[in-house]
Amino acid sequence: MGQDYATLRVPASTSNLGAGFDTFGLALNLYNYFTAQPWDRWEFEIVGEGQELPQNEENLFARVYLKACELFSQKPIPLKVKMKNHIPTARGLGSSATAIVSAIKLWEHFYQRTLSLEERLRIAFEFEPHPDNLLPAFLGGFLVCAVGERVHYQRLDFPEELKVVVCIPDFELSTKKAREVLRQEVSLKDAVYNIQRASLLVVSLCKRDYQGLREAVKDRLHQPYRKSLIPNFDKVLESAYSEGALAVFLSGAGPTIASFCLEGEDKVGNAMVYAFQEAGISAKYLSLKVDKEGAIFTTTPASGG
Ligand SMILES: Nc1ncnc2c1ncn2[C@@H]1O[C@H](COP(=O)(O)OP(=O)(O)OP(=O)(O)O)[C@@H](O)[C@H]1O
Ligand SMILES: N[C@@H](CCO)C(=O)O
Repeated sequence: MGQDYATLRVPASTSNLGAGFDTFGLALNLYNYFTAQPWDRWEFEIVGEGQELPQNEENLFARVYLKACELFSQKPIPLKVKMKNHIPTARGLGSSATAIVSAIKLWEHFYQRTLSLEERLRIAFEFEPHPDNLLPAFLGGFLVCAVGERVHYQRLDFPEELKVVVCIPDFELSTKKAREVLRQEVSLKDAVYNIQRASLLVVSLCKRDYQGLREAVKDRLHQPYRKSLIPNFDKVLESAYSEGALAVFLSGAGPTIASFCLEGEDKVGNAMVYAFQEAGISAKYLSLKVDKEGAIFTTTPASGG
């Protein structure tokens, strides 16, 4: 066992960004903190979001850590874990990815191993088989991911001037449920529609040319099906655009809705909150920026924003 106490800070992420279903992920400066130390039994303390999460070996963090022990034939040593969560769970902001990433990195820390990204993803995929929240949580930044025999990815600079306003409604939507409504087969026309827009999004962000962003986040693979699970979805999008948002899309599997803005974040955020309220759903908004660091060890024990 390595050093007996460590804290990891892991960022939230928004994924898909409209047309880039299971492909694009963007790390955000909203964080969960995981402090752990070897202990004689599993013990959890959860502060902030996710108080309802299991506080035993059924917690996703423990399941991932134990999977790493199994895969690398190590005797499982229980941990005392303190989670300070700022990311709401089951809202499409990659909370589960933070638990998976922190469990793997803390496992590496305590077992004094450095895994390759491929080995890390091999463990992570047992729990979340798409990389678009996992890679931003590991690495930070804007990621374009492609899964084949191995995971290919490119990390791009995300324009500093773009703010990400996320409107978080006050209800949970599990990724499982939000994937169950999707079609397993899509038409060639819809596939082409998404390829065109996903490509346009990458080039627009690389060139800092935002005129096509609104078109670039349109999608026919997941949002049209998922919006039935999100009251007033179209109205929330419309209201953000009417206040000057450049692009508005479902964050991950939802129900959070995200906007890119150059200015007027409060107006955009309030308009989205109001549109949810019209459907009887309370909501809050946060104006966030890209996180460029990904998961990092920190000396600040389980605190901060
Ligand atoms: N911070 C966390 N710590 C431990 N377990 C978590 C945490 N967040 C989520 N989980 C577990 O992961 C399961 C799956 O979460 P789910 O993927 O539905 O939501 P999410 O990760 O919050 O959002 P996203 O849609 O972005 O993945 C939850 O039921 C919960 O048990
Ligand atoms: N790309 C995934 C993200 C959720 O974790 C989805 O949309 O289902």
